[in-house]
Amino acid sequence: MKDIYLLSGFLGSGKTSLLSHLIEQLKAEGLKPAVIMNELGKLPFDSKSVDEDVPIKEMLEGCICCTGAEKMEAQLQMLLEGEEFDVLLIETTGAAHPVEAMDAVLSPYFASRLNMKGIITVADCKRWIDRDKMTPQTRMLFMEQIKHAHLIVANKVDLLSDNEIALVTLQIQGLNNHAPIIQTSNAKLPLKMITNLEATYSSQEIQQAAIGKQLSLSSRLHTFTEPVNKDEFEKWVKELPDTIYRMKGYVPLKGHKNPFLFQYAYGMVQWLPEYIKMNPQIVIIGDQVESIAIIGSAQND
Ligand SMILES: Nc1nc2c(ncn2[C@@H]2O[C@H](COP(=O)(O)OP(=O)(O)OP(=O)(O)O)[C@@H](O)[C@H]2O)c(=O)[nH]1
Repeated sequence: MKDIYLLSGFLGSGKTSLLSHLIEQLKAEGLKPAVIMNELGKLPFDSKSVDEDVPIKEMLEGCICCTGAEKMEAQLQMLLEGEEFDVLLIETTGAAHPVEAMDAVLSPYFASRLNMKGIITVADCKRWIDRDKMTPQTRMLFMEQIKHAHLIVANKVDLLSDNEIALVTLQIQGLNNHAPIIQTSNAKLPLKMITNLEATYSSQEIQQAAIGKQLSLSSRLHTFTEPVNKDEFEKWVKELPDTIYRMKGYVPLKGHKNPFLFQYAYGMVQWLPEYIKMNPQIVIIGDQVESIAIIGSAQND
């Protein structure tokens, strides 16, 4: 399993600075990082800040969350087949919504090979103070990136007074009380702050997670042991809480030879027949995915 971290945060908040700093520390630990960079526009500008010996893939056209799920799958495939690495750092564009970005990365094809460790959001503290100057839409995105983070890097504290730092930290914590907040200048985050993040559940961890931890956004891989009835499955989907944002994968349906490709987003279900027998697995993305009971499972999973 390779660990993946998603670096999120608004335009200019310090994501590339964080990326360089993490790469430096990973290498010092003897680990091999790889990078996927998603830039809006076509110039691979930031990739110059990554050392030449680090495998890097760039997604230059479009935001991963809008157009890029397939491109992301292709890049992940190329990295997994063609490069040796231990840890993958994915820098998203400042315009990416964290749920959508996580969705693009979590393909059922790679679910058993990649371990999503978490979303690290770089919050520009200076911009936070001036957030009333943003348009409502932009401000909403800025907030969402903080709300869904597993770790918040409160960056650019060198531009703030002590009182301002205390106030911003308190306000950010009010928006997301699950995630630790680390105050930084130039996104100098110690590596040890990210290594124990967890945002993926395998079936063995479900019971333990339900008792021990309360995470926000996370993913879960479920393997079906037997076919399910389509109507009953759709009824189960309809009754899921609103905090289940996305599901995708292959569902074995009673009366059909091969599992169907299943997609769920924004309350809509889509089915497509498959002509080859894919693994009967789905990826579920949402808040507290560990606590939902899955149809057709003996126990919780
Ligand atoms: N004063 C100050 N400047 C910072 C800090 N962190 C980053 N910067 C500067 O802010 C600018 C943007 O930093 P990047 O690391 O490129 O930010 P980014 O989030 O990758 O930017 P985009 O890729 O455009 O979204 C650069 O000029 C950095 O030198 C900080 O803590 N304090």
